Amino acid sequence: MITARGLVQTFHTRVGKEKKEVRAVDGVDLDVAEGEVVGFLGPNGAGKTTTLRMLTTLLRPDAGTATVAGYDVVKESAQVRRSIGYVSQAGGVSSGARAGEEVMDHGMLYGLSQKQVETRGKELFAQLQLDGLWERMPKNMSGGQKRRLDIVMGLIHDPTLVFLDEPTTGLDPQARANLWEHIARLRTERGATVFLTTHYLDEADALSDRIVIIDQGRIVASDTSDNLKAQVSGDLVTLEVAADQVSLAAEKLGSVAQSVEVSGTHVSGRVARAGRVVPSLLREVEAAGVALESIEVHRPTLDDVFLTLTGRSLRDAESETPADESAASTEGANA
Ligand SMILES: Nc1ncnc2c1ncn2[C@@H]1O[C@H](COP(=O)(O)OP(=O)(O)OP(=O)(O)O)[C@@H](O)[C@H]1O
Repeated sequence: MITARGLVQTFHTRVGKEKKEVRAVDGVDLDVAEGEVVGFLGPNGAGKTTTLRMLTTLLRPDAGTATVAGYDVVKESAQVRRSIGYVSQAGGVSSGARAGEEVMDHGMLYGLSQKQVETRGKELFAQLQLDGLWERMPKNMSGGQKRRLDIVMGLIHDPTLVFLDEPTTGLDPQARANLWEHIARLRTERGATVFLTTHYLDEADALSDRIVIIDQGRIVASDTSDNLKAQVSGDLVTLEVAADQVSLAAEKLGSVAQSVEVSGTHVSGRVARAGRVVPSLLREVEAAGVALESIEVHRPTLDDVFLTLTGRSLRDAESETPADESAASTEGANA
């Protein structure tokens, strides 16, 4: 459904008198199969939106090629646009019209008849729990309702490939969970392929068949969440024992874990797959006469994965975004 090779996008900006070049996307390759839900994860400024804008034909790549739904994003941009749904980060609903009118206009832009748009629009309103809001002005809707209305707009022409740019940013936890259900249903009920950007680790984890991680314009990993976690971090096993048994427990854990840390009466270490290692570890510990107070196993998070791959945690990477970037003016971007 999506194939990209060597995508590059460079922005020329100016901060005061100084000219600056930002290579926002630096040689990105992507392959997304039909029916896949792919989470495109990375810190602020990593290049997620810029990649998405190239794939949705809103930005012409400086280098590289991409086909989306079988069409070339540069040479066949009109066909690409007709084949995809795109829900941008900012949301698309901005005029003073009523929600239903916005949907009607949007659907008719795709060449659907008034009747078709109305039928489909009302069906989507029901599916996305917007019943009764057809006549409501978007500015009088809650954040979650507005975001779901954005999704109605993105789906009005029944695309089989949907791009969602940070669909839940700014929503409260309940509205996020609610939207997650709707996104998951896009695939199960409509068979859609979904490509979504996010910098929420739990969101990528909950929704995606596969996670592609981008950092500083480059893809640093692409795999299922479980495989990523298993490859780079391992599960954290923590044993709590009596003070005089700490070194014995550390020795036993050290025989199966990569490195062992001791903190008071807690001994911790990472193992590749805890489910396979812990039963025999427990037998060993017991045979050595160590009385366990407690044992805890933590699956690694995607943040652990990011840390292992880049040497920084996602949170640190987010706070590295230069503060003066918002003051930068754009030159020569080919949007
Ligand atoms: N129009 C533009 N002009 C200049 N620089 C830009 C422009 N758009 C993006 N950038 C820069 O390109 C880099 C990548 O930005 P992009 O918006 O693609 O990141 P992102 O991963 O989507 O971030 P976020 O999670 O904050 O949306 C950043 O350094 C950003 O400041």
